[in-house]
Amino acid sequence: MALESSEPSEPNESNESTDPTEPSDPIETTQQRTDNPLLQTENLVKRFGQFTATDRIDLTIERGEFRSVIGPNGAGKTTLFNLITGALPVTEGAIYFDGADITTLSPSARVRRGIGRSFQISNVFGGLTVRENVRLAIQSVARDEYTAVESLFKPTDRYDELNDRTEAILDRIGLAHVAAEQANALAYGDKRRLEIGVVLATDPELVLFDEPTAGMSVEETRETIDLLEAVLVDQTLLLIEHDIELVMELSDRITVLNGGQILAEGTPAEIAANQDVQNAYLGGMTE
Ligand SMILES: Nc1ncnc2c1ncn2[C@@H]1O[C@H](COP(=O)(O)OP(=O)(O)OP(=O)(O)O)[C@@H](O)[C@H]1O
Repeated sequence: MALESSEPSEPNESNESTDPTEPSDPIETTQQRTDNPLLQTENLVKRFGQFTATDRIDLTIERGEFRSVIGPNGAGKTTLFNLITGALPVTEGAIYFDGADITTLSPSARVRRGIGRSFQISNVFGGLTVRENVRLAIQSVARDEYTAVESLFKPTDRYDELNDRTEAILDRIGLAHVAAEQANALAYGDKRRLEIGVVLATDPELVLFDEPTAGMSVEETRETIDLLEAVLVDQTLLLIEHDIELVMELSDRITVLNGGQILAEGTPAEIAANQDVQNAYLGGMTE
């Protein structure tokens, strides 16, 4: 992904509020949406100089949905993800998550609100144990759940709770038996499990996966997707995936991007039958 290496301009951290009832957060109090989708983008535009990478994207993701985003190379898929996670600042438009305008929140504030992004193996600390990786990810978001006074007077309770949550995630991803092993000593499939565990540890409501199966064999791809489906049952999933067969099989709905715009949106059957999609994408385009 070319974009991952580009240096994101950090959006304004000052919009962050650690207390959702805090009245000084104008976004929470003044721009609630009336409908109830989990994620909504409105007229989302990203320009790099004169070039428009995403062009007036209106995307609505319902709770519990499995949505895939497809499109030819350069269609704007990764850019769209980077806007949603806050890795890139938007040029125009707005992003709403769980009813609140998050357009200018920092990436870490978005993680704390419940937007998780798949971490590639480089984001798993190879020198730490499996357990330490999961625990670290939990701690990265858990600090907001405790006031300073609580952590001062109840260190043991907090410690126990973090440990319980760590063990629960290790169970859920099936790595309890290798919890004390170093992450870089894990077998390939177990590394993938740990990556998913690290995402899960941030307790996301929405998880974005940007080509989680890139470079995998057919068998590894299948195993990874089965695992995602088995572990992330309570989450809403947004997936960029080039394997069309897989996308057709898994998705509730599919969004097709082309040239930075939404070309089509619908169920797998609707997308498969869409002539525009066939012409622009499923036809001659190669990935
Ligand atoms: N930092 C940047 N500066 C300038 N142009 C960029 C930058 N990042 C992306 N682009 C351009 O924006 C367009 C969309 O790129 P993006 O990576 O979002 O596409 P994509 O659909 O994810 O493609 P792929 O399938 O190849 O990953 C491309 O033409 C790309 O060259």
